[in-house]
Amino acid sequence: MTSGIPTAAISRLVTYLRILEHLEAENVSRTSSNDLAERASVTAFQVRKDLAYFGRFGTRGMGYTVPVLKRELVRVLGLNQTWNVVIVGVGRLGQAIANYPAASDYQFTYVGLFDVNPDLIGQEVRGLTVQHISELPAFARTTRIDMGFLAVPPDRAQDAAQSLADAGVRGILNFAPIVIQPRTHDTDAGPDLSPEWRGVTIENVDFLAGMKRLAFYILNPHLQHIQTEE
Ligand SMILES: NC(=O)c1ccc[n+]([C@@H]2O[C@H](COP(=O)([O-])OP(=O)(O)OC[C@H]3O[C@@H](n4cnc5c(N)ncnc54)[C@H](O)[C@@H]3O)[C@@H](O)[C@H]2O)c1
Repeated sequence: MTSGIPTAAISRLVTYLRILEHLEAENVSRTSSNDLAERASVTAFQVRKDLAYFGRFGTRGMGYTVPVLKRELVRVLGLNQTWNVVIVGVGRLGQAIANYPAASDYQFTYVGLFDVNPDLIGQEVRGLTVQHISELPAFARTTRIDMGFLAVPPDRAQDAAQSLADAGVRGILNFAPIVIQPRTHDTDAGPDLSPEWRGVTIENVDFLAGMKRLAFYILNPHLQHIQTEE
């Protein structure tokens, strides 16, 4: 059902969900594609098209019931299930992420923290004991890990990402400013993804890249650009 859906549509679903959360907090019970479109700075056609990838959520001419559409988007995005997350690299950024409470709004649960610094191993951060990265394989044998957040120095990120793939994670949120290269192996038909990387999604988060893009757009105001997605 979800093949052929543009990545941007998924980003917009996250934006619509955030808008619905705000509407619900303001006790607004109904919305429409026009209203959602205005709040998300997209067209109503775009809203309807994005939602149509996943089903029929509204009533023609009546719009959407906020809690119902919110519940449906939560279901589509998989936010109604528990996601076990490990953080690899528990330095400044890794600790800030571990201490940031919003992840628990949905069922993202930090289950493990991994580092290599002997001063950090054994320390408690938000109720979890930092373990050495060499413990990750054994940890993964007893605890399901769905996602890994990568907050190690750039020159360590590729190896750490491989450790996460070997541990069976299905998604990596990469904060290090490098492009992670999933391991491949040669076959008669050419290079193929190694089995541990099949189906693994990588998302990059880089605020420095955002600052660089901002610098460009500030220098080129005629290209003014307003990002409307996450
Ligand atoms: N995406 C963003 O917006 C953003 C913002 C800030 C920093 N960063 C990046 O995030 C990363 C971390 O930055 P920081 O300031 O927290 O660095 P830091 O030096 O404070 O922390 C990095 C941690 O990684 C640990 N580490 C090193 N090798 C490891 C390995 N193989 N396995 C596990 N842990 C390992 C180190 O011991 C250290 O504790 C860097 O790559 C940095 O460039 C990204």
